[in-house]
Amino acid sequence: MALSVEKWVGFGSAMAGFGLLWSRMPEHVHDEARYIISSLVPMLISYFNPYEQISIFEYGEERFRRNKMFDAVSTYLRSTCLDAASKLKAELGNRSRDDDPLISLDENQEVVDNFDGARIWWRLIPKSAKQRGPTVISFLPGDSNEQPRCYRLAFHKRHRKLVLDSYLPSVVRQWREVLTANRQRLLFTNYSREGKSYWIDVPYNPPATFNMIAMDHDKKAEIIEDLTAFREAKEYHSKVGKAWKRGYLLHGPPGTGKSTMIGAMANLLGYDVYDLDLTSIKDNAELRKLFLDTTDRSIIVIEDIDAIEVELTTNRKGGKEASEENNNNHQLVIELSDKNKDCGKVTLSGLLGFVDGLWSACGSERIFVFTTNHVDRLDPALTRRGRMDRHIEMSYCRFDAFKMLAKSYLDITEHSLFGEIGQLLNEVDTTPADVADNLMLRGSKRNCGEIDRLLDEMNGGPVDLMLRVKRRREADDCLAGLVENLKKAKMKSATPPMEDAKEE
Ligand SMILES: Nc1ncnc2c1ncn2[C@@H]1O[C@H](COP(=O)(O)OP(=O)(O)OP(=O)(O)O)[C@@H](O)[C@H]1O
Ligand SMILES: [Mg+2]
Repeated sequence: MALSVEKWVGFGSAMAGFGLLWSRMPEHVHDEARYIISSLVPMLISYFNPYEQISIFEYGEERFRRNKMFDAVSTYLRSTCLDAASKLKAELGNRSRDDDPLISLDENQEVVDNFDGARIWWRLIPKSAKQRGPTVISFLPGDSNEQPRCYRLAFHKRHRKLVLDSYLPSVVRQWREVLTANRQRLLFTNYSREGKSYWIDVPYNPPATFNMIAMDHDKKAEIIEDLTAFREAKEYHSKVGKAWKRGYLLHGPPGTGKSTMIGAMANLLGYDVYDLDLTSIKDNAELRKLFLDTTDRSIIVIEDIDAIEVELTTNRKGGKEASEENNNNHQLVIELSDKNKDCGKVTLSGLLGFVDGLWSACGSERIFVFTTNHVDRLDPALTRRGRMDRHIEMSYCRFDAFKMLAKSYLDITEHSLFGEIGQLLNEVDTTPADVADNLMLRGSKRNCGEIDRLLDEMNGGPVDLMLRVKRRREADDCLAGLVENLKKAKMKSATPPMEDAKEE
């Protein structure tokens, strides 16, 4: 049967050539005859050729955007039609969670699928293959000779409606199901090659969860509620006519858990993370391309946006004057590297276009997170209310946050030193990162509670008891060390700067 499809496709081409010949008939052929013959040719083609084809290209024109339908077909064929294929391909991609290679159809290998009594022939046509055949419906047409790879499916024309209305939607549906079932979260970062920007991804399993984040309890509960409400709010957004996206500005001193919070957000929502490095992007057009290449259900992160602003102030075109002028019209120009000095620029307005401008409506279920150590240094255009839906301050470690860290790191909820530590934390500004560093058990990666549990499983005994006491002592040491460091920090903050300089 496969042969007969090919035969018909060949026949179609011959007829098409025939039609072309007729269209260039000598002038003396009567116009009327010319008209009749030219309109007869397509009818003859469709009369003789009972098959139709659909091409599904890997990329659209100029490879601007990957065609998700192509991915859907790859996944679908992998799960349903590989058994009948004799030419397969094996890859070990960085998306594979384990050592299993990813098996897929090799190029030009034909497979047959059955759907509701219809037979459908699939073939992966390699790059640069020219389109041929009588009736081609292309999802992403491109007439250049350098065509990207494409899947081509052929079917009897009486099944056209079935294929378009039921079969292809079911391919997409199955693809989504497989994606959900085998979902490996990914961390993307952008890089630039020959002036073009691309995303590269690695598997992403951030260890942090909201349970581990030390911060004000109510504030944390509010953030969790906000995120979960956002995830469920598809209908609400379409009802009020708003793009389904949300912006968070995380600000606070270094080491207060901003990056950790992004990991916890990704864990909570199950989204991929796109870590956008603005400094390697040539201009707004590249930024737009990268943005369009992000997937739905993702968190787009720009870390340390204040550092980029420092670059803005030092490198901005035209020095201070230009910078002031630029500040006024929100066209801050980021000169990204010497190489791009003359032509490359990403503007703040370009960036904001994706956050809440025209382009923000492309794609849905996206969260933007900007982090900064100096919220006061940011351009007001970026921080104004409404642009970033929530401003979250990650602050120094106080007693509540400390208790969460003590629970995570040492698995203890009370200790004789807690009172003193609480007092000191009120007087000294210290970051959760510093406190966490003090609470790390040096001898073992395991916390006391976990060790206790392991020892319990071993049924106790004098050696176990000794070990248990040893671990407890380590916890005591951690807390005593923390008290000492906090006292030192307190003394340092109390010392006048002059004295400080003398000491140094
Ligand atoms: N609020 C917190 N809760 C729990 N752990 C924290 C918290 N803040 C910091 N840490 C610990 O300190 C480490 C550094 O934190 P993180 O990288 O998230 O800080 P940051 O605010 O992003 O800092 P920077 O501004 O320098 O990027 C983390 O690995 C985490 O273990
Ligand atoms: Mg960080």
